[in-house]
Amino acid sequence: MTDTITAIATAHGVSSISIIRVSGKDSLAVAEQISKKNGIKPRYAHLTSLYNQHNELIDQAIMIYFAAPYSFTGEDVVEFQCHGGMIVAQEILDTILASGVRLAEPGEFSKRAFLNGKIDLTEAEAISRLIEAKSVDAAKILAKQMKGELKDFVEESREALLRSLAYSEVMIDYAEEDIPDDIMTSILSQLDGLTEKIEQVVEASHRRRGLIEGFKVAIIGKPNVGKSSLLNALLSYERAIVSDIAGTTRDTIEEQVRIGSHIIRLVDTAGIRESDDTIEKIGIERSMSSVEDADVLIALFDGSRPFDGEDAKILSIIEEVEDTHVIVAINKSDLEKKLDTALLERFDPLEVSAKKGFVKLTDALKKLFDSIGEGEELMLISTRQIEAVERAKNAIMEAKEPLARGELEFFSYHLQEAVKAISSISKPYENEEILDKMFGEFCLGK
Ligand SMILES: Nc1nc2c(c(=O)[nH]1)N(C=O)[C@@H](CNc1ccc(C(=O)N[C@@H](CCC(=O)O)C(=O)O)cc1)CN2
Ligand SMILES: Nc1nc2c(ncn2[C@@H]2O[C@H](COP(=O)(O)OP(=O)(O)OP(=O)(O)O)[C@@H](O)[C@H]2O)c(=O)[nH]1
Ligand SMILES: [Mg+2]
Repeated sequence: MTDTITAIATAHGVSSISIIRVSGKDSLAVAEQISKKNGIKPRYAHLTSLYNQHNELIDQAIMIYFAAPYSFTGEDVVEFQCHGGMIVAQEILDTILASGVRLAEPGEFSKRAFLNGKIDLTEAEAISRLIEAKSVDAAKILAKQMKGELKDFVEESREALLRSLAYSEVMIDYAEEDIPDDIMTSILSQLDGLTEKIEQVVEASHRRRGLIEGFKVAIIGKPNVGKSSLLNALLSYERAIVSDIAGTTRDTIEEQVRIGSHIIRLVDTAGIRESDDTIEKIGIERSMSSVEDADVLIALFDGSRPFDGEDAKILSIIEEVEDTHVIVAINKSDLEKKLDTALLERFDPLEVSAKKGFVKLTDALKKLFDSIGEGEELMLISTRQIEAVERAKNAIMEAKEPLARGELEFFSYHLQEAVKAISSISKPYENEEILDKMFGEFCLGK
């Protein structure tokens, strides 16, 4: 039915071992051809020589054959674990391609695993995100999802919806009677319970989004407070130009840096002030959009200069942000203090020096990330998933109005929309299941 695909599964570059995967009905034939072996046993690590299409020896490698359906994709799969580097894996791949197998598209192995029912969409998404995980906490969350945590949530939510739907479908058939109070109460409490759970999951997912995507941390402040010096210090190299001229940084600079067990995106911004300079103005606009995008703002003040109108502007920015964590740091603690910090006290300012030491700041960041990473809450890891549960929640809200009026057909319609939305998170909607539920939970012959 489908063609056979292949790809190098490991990173391209120097490594000790590389893996080439083949999936599809011709996999075994490919394995026999390139290893010149017959009777290849499934799920057995064969140490074997591999040959190219001109019969030349390429490598000595480990070859594993997974016979369908017991493989990652559910199809016949062969893996070659060969010596690493840039050449050997590519030559094995070229040999496989020469035998008529096609290069896989990105994600195609996982797509086949999904189509063959080996994994659902939530597991597939978790696999693809795990590769890009930016923290140990993220890897833990994704590992749980690979084992079906979100799939189970979808399954439970769907069951709850189908149960309510089943009540309603039965009542439609007995339209002349009023909906008994106990059934009404039971439907409402199931729907309210589910809505509440969805709201919690969405809230936790927004709050903890940085764990999956990597936190974006922007350093803001008026010119010359030492933002670029701090970026350089956190990166441990002179990435940004530093000078005592106010307005040195014109454009935002973004770099990745590891803080504790998190890899964050750190952004240095142009000093915010009133300016007539066209380019500086564009830079300041970019600083302002960094304020919007950031998960964490480090608002930097210069401890060696008195508090002024430009500092007040920064203060008003951090007072206005919502859903953004703010850390206030007072830089240049190695110099004599001239800054009146009264207005900053409620942010618990940290005294740091980009030149002499800023452990307090890295500690505060670590503490912040760790606290966001804490907890075992279920999380949605993609916009697709968040949109789907929100669609489900809206459909449930809409279903409650006709229910209150006893309009069960409309109630059922909206509830079916909710089922479709929630099911789409892990797999396409299957209609027969409603019927199974109905017959399963009710004795219709009464
Ligand atoms: N060498 C190698 N390592 C790998 C993978 C791989 O494909 N190859 N994986 C790829 O992502 C991950 C492991 N995931 C896998 C998931 C299922 C099966 C598999 O063969 N499943 C069969 C048999 C199940 C069993 O024996 O319990 C099945 O589901 O029927 C293999 C790998 C990480 N490590
Ligand atoms: N003594 C002392 N000087 C510092 C410290 N941090 C930065 N400076 C100095 O302050 C001046 C401005 O530093 P920058 O890092 O360029 O400041 P900035 O906030 O990026 O400035 P703009 O890019 O113009 O907005 C430079 O002369 C730095 O050497 C510090 O902790 N102590
Ligand atoms: Mg700068």
